Amino acid sequence: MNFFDRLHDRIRTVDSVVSVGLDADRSRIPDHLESHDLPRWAFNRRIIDATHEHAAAFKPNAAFYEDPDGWQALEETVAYAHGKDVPVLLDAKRADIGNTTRQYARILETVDAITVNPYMGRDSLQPFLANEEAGVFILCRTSNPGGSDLQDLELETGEPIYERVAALADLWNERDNVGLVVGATNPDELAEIREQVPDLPFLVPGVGAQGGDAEAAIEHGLSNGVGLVNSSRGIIFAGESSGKEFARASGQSAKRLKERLNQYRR
Ligand SMILES: O=c1ccn([C@@H]2O[C@H](COP(=O)(O)O)[C@@H](O)[C@H]2O)c(=O)[nH]1
Repeated sequence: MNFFDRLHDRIRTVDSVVSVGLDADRSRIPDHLESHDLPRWAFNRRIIDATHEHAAAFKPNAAFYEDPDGWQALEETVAYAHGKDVPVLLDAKRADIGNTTRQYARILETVDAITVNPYMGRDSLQPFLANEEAGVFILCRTSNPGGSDLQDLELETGEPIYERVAALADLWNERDNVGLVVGATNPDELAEIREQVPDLPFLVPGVGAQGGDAEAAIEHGLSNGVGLVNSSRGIIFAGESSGKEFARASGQSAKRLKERLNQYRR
């Protein structure tokens, strides 16, 4: 089954488009988990237990796992999320020459979807795009302040680069497995891009800690009800100062975000 069909089913099951970002920052994990062999896995397991009933997907960011213990923690995390029937989207922003991307694309044997960078062009993404089962979210208009440095530059046609990326992504979507990453901190661009590519689901990061626009994320992020609105720190570190209560706080935060977003979905 195609990733977006599976995501559609998951969204219906939990009545939620919340993506819970598992950015397990070692420096912020509660002290009492540090004695575990794999503190990030111990942390994620508790977060997953507390949030899965509100999660359409879990989105670990690879940056928080790129060391030997980290990869092990990530593997355990993915298997545990799958055990709860929640798809996992690895935010890795990958792409390279084809020979290298073929190696990157092996990760799709483990996770359900990935974020990729369009900067090197279609061939750099082909091994991901060729995978019919997996979701491929292409960075289009990112949520960070510097996203405008390149993505807003106008081509000679007058269109900004992010619009060209959206148009190319639409072309590359031959297997109905492509989505776009568009930040909630850019509501005007979200609206424009949605108008341009009505059929592509978006991953919308930037609500929560980055202060993005949750209403715009729902209004423009979903295509036929399918899409993801991500919050990472705002959920997993919601109870940072409350020691063993951290997981319960994360569950409450995920539920609050789900309910807030659902007001706009109705
Ligand atoms: O444009 C983008 C693309 C990716 N991200 C990632 O999403 C999460 C956001 O974390 P918060 O704690 O909710 O701010 C993080 O993994 C980013 O690397 C993004 O923010 N913007």
